[in-house]
Amino acid sequence: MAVVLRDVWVKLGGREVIRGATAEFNGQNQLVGPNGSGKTVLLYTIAGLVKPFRGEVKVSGTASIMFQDPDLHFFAGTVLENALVWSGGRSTEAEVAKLANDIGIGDVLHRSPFELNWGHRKLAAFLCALAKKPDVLLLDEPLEGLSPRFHIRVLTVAAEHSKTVIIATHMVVGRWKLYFVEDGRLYVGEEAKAKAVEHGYLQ
Ligand SMILES: Nc1ncnc2c1ncn2[C@@H]1O[C@H](COP(=O)(O)OP(=O)(O)OP(=O)(O)O)[C@@H](O)[C@H]1O
Repeated sequence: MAVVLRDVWVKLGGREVIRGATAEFNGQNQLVGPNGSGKTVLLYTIAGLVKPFRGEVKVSGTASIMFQDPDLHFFAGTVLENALVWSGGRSTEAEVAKLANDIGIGDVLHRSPFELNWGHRKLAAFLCALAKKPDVLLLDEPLEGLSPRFHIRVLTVAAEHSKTVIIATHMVVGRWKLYFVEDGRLYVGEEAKAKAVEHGYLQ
């Protein structure tokens, strides 16, 4: 398994915001759940940005995260230069250019990300996360504000480039393994599906 969580508890601002998360992730996965339930904190925990006060997090290989707010990825310079920084030396210019074409933003590679519209900034942030060539790709609401044809492209490129992908989303993706987060608790399998129905994510 690429990611293993065993009884993970996280406290932020004096509150327990992840409460006993236990799960294993491989392949394509989605974390679904209401606003403030803990999806982002769970991704941060897997990325190693947040440390649990109890439990164990195991990640095999390199992990990379795309933040929900794309602007957190950008420094001065062009989209290409930003992606190369985030790649940490793991991608060449030609490889980043190829990835940008696959994503559909090859034409903005030499522009400042700050000049771009929301959708292009979101895709540029996705490029930054992919450029690291991670074994485990963590995407926080990658589809938010994108037009439908980009949904399929983002999901396809993510699955093609990383063996394990975990997205946090309010849009349920068919065929991706569903996990449900509610009030800091992580549900898997049939329990997750039942919770998704209860909360109106699935029929
Ligand atoms: N830095 C922080 N300090 C204190 N509390 C935090 C911090 N970050 C998140 N929280 C709290 O942790 C809980 C989970 O937040 P999180 O952002 O993970 O939710 P989410 O499921 O991603 O929500 P959304 O769907 O709205 O993005 C919330 O109660 C939030 O207020």
